[in-house]
Amino acid sequence: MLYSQKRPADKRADFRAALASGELQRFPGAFNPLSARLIEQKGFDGVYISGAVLSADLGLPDIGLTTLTEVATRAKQIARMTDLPAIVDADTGFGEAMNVARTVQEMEDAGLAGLHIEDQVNPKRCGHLDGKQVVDENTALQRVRAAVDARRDPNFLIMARTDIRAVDGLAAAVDRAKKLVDAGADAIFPEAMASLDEFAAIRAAVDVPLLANMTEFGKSELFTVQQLADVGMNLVIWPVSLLRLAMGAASRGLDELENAGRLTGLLDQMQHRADLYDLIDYEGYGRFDDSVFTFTVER
Ligand SMILES: C[C@](O)(C(=O)O)[C@H](CC(=O)O)C(=O)O
Ligand SMILES: [Mg+2]
Repeated sequence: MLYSQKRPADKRADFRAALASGELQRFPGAFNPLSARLIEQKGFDGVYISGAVLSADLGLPDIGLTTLTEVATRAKQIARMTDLPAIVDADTGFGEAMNVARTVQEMEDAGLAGLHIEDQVNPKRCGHLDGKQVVDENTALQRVRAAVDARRDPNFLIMARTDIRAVDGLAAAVDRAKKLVDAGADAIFPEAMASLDEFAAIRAAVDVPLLANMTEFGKSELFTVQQLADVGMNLVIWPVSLLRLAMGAASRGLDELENAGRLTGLLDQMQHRADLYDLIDYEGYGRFDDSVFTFTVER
């Protein structure tokens, strides 16, 4: 009922232990607080909060137009809805190194378990688009150092994402991953890897947790959880998948409404009211009412 009863510090500690377990952690992307609750109900390991989803939700392209305030506010609404750890896409950190430091503290205060900061130039673009540019090594490392220095909870995960593979190739990605770990990154997100072998190459180069991005319609083949576990990945995200599925269903619903004038033909594809009420724990609110508002007054 209401929000997660689990303290952010405990979510972070449990998340660190899960990463250390060697079991691949599965983090589907939530597109709103309710879908975070569904991800938890379905038994996944955590919630990913996607920058592309938050920008699309505002009807904006994923080119760095969202503000720290918008992202931190929405990330808090999503993270507090689940006992699972939630990690957020912090793009390039919303400015220079000092801005990265503020971003980390805002996301910690929002109850996140961690974030990733990428080495693209500003304005960034979706990691699966062509024409990306990355910042020089010093700037990339400065962002990570600022993030690590700024956090208050040592369990708050600072993940460094590098987009350099698309710009300078795999060898550059291996080299930058090593440098980012040396700068203090707790984990690495090698963006837009082209094959399992490329994931394996990063795996062989660094000894921190690695994230695999299984986003649709991009540059990465969509490997299975088992394939990614077999090459030593520690975390896998499907960042935009639930939004894509929801919008696809909404589009089909509007077509049905246009063509049939009602939606009775799609009822079996809808989330039933009972399932929605279960997900939101209406019963819990009912118990609360009984305990607080249903009382007798002695005369
Ligand atoms: C992971 C990502 O950064 C995101 O914002 O979710 C995107 C996902 C996408 O655009 O499909 C990315 O890979 O750049
Ligand atoms: Mg993103």
